[in-house]
Amino acid sequence: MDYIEETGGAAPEIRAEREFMELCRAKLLRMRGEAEAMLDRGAAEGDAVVDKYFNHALREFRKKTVADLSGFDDAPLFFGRLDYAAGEVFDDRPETADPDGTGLAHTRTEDSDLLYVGRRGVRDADGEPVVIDWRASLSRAFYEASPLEPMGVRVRRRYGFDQAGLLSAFEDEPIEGAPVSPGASRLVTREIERPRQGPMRDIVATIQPEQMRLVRAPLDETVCIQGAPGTGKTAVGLHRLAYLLFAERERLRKEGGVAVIGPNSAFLAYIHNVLPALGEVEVVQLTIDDLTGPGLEVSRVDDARAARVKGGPAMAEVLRRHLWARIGEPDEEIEVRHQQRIWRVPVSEQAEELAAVLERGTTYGAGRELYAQRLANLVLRRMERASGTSTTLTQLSKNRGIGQALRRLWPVVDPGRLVFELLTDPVQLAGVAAGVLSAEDQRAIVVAPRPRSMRSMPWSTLDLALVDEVAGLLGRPVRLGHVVVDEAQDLSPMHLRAIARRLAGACTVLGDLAQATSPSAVRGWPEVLTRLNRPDGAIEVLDRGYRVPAEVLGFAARLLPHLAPDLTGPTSFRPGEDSLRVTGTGVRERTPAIVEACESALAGEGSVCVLSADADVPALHRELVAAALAHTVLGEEVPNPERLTLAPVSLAKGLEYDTVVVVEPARIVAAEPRGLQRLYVALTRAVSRLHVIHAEPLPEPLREAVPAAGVVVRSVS
Ligand SMILES: Nc1ncnc2c1ncn2[C@@H]1O[C@H](COP(=O)(O)OP(=O)(O)OP(=O)(O)O)[C@@H](O)[C@H]1O
Repeated sequence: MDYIEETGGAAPEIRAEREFMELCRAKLLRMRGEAEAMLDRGAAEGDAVVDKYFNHALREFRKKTVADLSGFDDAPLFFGRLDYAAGEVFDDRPETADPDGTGLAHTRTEDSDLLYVGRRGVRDADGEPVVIDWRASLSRAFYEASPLEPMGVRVRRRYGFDQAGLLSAFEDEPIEGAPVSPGASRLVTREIERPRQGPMRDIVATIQPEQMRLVRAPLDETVCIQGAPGTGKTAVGLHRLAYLLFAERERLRKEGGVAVIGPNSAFLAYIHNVLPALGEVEVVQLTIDDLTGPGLEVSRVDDARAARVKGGPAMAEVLRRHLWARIGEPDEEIEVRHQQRIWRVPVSEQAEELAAVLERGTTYGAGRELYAQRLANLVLRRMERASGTSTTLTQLSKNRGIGQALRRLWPVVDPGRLVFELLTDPVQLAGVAAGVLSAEDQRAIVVAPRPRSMRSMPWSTLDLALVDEVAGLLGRPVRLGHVVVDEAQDLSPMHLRAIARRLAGACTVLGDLAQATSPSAVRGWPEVLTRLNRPDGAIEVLDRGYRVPAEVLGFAARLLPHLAPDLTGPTSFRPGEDSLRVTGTGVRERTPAIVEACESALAGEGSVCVLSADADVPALHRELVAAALAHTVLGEEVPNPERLTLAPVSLAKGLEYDTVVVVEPARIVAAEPRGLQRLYVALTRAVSRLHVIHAEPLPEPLREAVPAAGVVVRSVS
C-alpha cells in the first residue's frame, strides 16, 4: 500500500487534495446558503391557510437540510476516494480541464472517475455530486470492495488528517488485480489506536466490511449481534441508525421515530455525541429505566432470587391478575339524575354489560371507557323509550351516577401504586400469585421492611419493568419505528416485553452473553428474540476486537470457558505489545502500587480509569485524594471530568479508557453471583494498557497455567 504523508512543504498531490477539499467546502456553504434563503423566503410555499400542513412539512424539511449541512465549517468533508475506470461512474465529462473552477475535472480525469466519500453529500450548482454521502449506495464499495470482489474499484484511497483537521496524508490500496491480503491499513490502525479522551466518536471513515454488512441490513430485518468486547457492537448499532434514517427517514418518522436504549446514564453520556456528529439529532437516547419508569428513581438492587422472580415472564400473569382483580361486582342499582328525573340501572343489567366488555379483551383503560359508554347507553335507551331525549351518550357517560359506579366497579389505577401494593402486601400477593409463584418466590419479592408509603418505596430496576407492564395493560404505549437495544444480554424477560410493546417495526439487539451479569437476564439470543416478538430475527456474530490489544484479550479470554463455553474466543485487530501488567503486592503496598500505576499512565496521553468492586470505591477515593491524584468518580455528574476516572465496576459496561487499572479481581468476583462475568467486563475496557493490581490471590482461571506470552507478572512485596 502506498502511503504518503505531508512532511513540510506539502507534496503536490496532498496540496491538490486540500484545494479540492476547500472547493467542496465552498459548494457545501452554497448549498446551505440556498436552503437558508429558501427557508427565509418561504419559497414554493402555498397559501398560508389552505396549504398549512404542506408548508409546515416543507419548512421542517428545509430546517433539517440546513442542520444537515451545518457543523462542517472546519471538519474534513471527505475521508476516502475510489478510483474507477473513466466512464464507470459518471456519464458526462467536462469539456475543459476545469470549467468555471467547478472542481468536476478533479473527479473526472482523462482515465479515471474519482468518487469522494464523506459524512455528507455535496453537490455543485448543477446538482452534480462531488462528494458522496457514506450511506449512499455508491459508497458501499468504499467499505466493501476487496481484491476478491473489486466492485469495479481500481484503487481505494484513505485520507489522514492532522490534529487541526487538515488533510496531511493519504494511503492508496490497490484493489482490482491486487494480491488477496494486502495487510492492515496504516491509517485505519492509526485511527483505531488514536488515544481516547472523552465520549465515544464515530467510525464512519473506518467501518470494516463485517460491520458494514450489519449497518446496512434492511430496515425490516431484526438483527441480533453477539460480539466479544470491543468488536464494535455499539458503534455498529449507532451507525446503523444513522444509515436507516438516511435510507428510510420518512417511514421511520411516520412509525414513531427511533431510539437507542442503553444500560445506564454513564453509558448514555459516553455515546451521546456519536449520532449528532453523524448529523442525527432526532434520535431519542434513554436508559431502560427511563423507558419503563419515567419519574421513578431506582435506589435498590434486587438480590439474585428476587431478581430472577421479578424479571421472569410469570410476573406478567401475576400482574394481569392483580390489575383485573380491581374490577368489582355490581351489587347496587345505579341512579342517574337527569333533568329532575331519576333513571335506574338494575344490578343484573350492569353485570351483563360488564361480562360483555370483559369478553372483548380490551386494555383495562379502553375497557373502562367502553363500560362507561355501555352503562350510559342503557340509561339512554330507557330515556328514549320513555319520552325521547336531547342528551347524548358522551354527556351521559360523564354523569355523576355513572361516574360513581365506575369508581366502584372499574376504578382508575396508578401503575406505580398497584406494583407498590403487590410488593409490600404478602396477602394481596398470595391472592394473585397462587399457582404461578411458589411460596418461596413470593417471599423473595416482598419488600421488607415494609415502606411506610409509596413515596418511601426503594424501587429497583425490575420493579420499574413491573410498573411498565401494568401501564401496558392499561393502555398501549407510544410506539417506535426502530429501536437499538445495547447491552441486551442483561435484560430480563419483563424488560424485553417492555421493549416489544413499543416496537412498531424491527429492532437491532446488541450484546455479549459472556458479559451477562444480571441474575434475571435471559440466557440466550433465541429467547431474547422470542421475548421481543421477533423470533425470526437473524443472530449475527462479530469476533474481531478493535478496542482491546491481543495480549490483554488473551488474558481476559482465560475466563471465557467458565462464562460461556459455547462462545469462541475473540481475535484482536491489534497485537498491542507490552499492554498487560499484573502486579501482586502485599496489602500495605497495594495503594502505592495503584498510585504509581495512575501517575505513570497520566504521564502519557489519553484517559485512565481505576476499576474496582463497587464496595471498594469509597476507600480508593480517599486514597487517591490523599495521594493528590485529581479524579472523577464515575456516576457523579461533573461539568469537566478529570482524565483519571475512578469507577465502580458495575458501571463500566460499554465504556473504555486508554489505560485501565483493575484493583483486586478476586473482590470483584466475590461481590456478586455473576462476579466472574463482571471481571471479564473489567478486564476488557482497556484500549492500550491493562494493569491488574492485587494483594489477594487472583481468581483461579487467571492463575491457571503459565502467564500468556508477554505478560509481565511483577511482585512488589
Ligand atoms: N471499524 C472501526 N474503526 C475504528 N474504530 C473502531 C471500529 N470498530 C470499533 N472501533 C472502536 O472500538 C471500540 C469498541 O467499540 P464498541 O464500544 O462499539 O464495542 P462493543 O462491541 O460495543 O464493546 P463492549 O462489548 O465492550 O460494549 C470503540 O472505541 C470503537 O470506536
